[in-house]
Amino acid sequence: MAGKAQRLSDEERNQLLPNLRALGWNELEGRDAIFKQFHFKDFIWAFGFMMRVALQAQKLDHHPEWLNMYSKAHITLSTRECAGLLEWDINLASFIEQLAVSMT
Ligand SMILES: C[C@H](O)[C@H](O)[C@H]1CNC2=NC(N)=NC(=O)C2=N1
Repeated sequence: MAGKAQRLSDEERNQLLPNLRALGWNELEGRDAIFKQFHFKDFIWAFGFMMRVALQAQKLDHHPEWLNMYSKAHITLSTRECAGLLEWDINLASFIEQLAVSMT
C-alpha cells in the first residue's frame, strides 16, 4: 500500500459512512470495520464477483476479509495494519459497489 496508514478522522467518517450505510454497509460492533452481504444468482456469479474483487484488491494492495457460501459473499473491510477504517477501505467498498450493481 502506498502512503501512510492513517485512520479516518471523525469529519471524514461523518462524510463517508452515511453514503456507505445507505448502500447497505454496516459498521461492525466492537471493531472498526464495515460489513455487507451480497447475494448472486448462483455460485458462479458469486465467485466471478469475488474474482474481480480479488484482482482489484491485488492492484490496490488492499484485501477484503470474506466468506463465500454458494451464491452469497459476505465482506468485511478494515485495515489490519491499524485495526481500523482507512480511505483504502472506502475506495475498495466503492469499487465493490459499482461491480455488484452490474452483477446482482
Ligand atoms: C504487505 C502488504 O502491503 C500489507 O500486508 C497489506 C496488504 N493488504 C491489506 N489489506 C487490508 N485490508 N489491510 C491491511 O493492513 C493490508 N496490508
